[in-house]
Amino acid sequence: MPVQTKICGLSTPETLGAAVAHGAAYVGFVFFAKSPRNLDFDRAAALAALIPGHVRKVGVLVNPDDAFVDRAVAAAGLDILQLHGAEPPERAAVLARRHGIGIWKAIPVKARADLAAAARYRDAADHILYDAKTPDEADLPGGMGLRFDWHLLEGFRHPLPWALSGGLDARNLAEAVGVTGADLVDTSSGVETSPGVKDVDKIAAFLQSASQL
Ligand SMILES: O=C(O)c1ccccc1NCC(=O)[C@H](O)[C@H](O)COP(=O)(O)O
Repeated sequence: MPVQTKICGLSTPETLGAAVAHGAAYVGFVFFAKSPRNLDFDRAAALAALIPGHVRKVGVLVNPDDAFVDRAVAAAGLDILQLHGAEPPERAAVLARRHGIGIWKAIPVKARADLAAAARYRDAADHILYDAKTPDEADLPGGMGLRFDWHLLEGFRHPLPWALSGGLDARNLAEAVGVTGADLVDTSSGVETSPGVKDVDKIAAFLQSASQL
């Protein structure tokens, strides 16, 4: 089965177009004010209108309240909510019921013990997104180009379908997939020239690399 891809933190028609043209299965919009990739709802709506139906729209949110989720879902026609904060399983389940869309829960990973949190979401999420834990003092819980030790996933019994994230780029993707066995991968910084500035050539190279796995 080919490796599926999500390009996260897209914010321009050109880079969104590159992700779609080169085969991304998922595109991610970040709704988090501290992020250099943050979108307002109007911009998200304009970008979402450019996305063909076979590409899934993922909204990345951090501890959002109901009103914020309502606005993000309505603006961008989201297919999936990626919960990237400290949302407990009960909150994820409420959002799944309220919106009737997919839920991906990000699990921050630095040590093997961190993986245990994934099982708590068995009845509340569709996918787990393993991402590198960012430093306590960081402004962002993701999107920092950090990777975790992929060998931590070796032999781990995943409670749900899952995606690998954190510091992936066109050069390290084959090794990351080889070590972890991931069939869904996510990147943001690895296809940028600076935080928040996506690059069409890097997007193309990442997706080309994934297509050869
Ligand atoms: O990308 C952000 O700015 C961001 C902000 C707040 C929460 C999550 C965020 N990104 C989530 C993603 O899905 C990223 O693709 C993932 O963390 C990997 O990022 P990177 O290591 O930069 O490839």
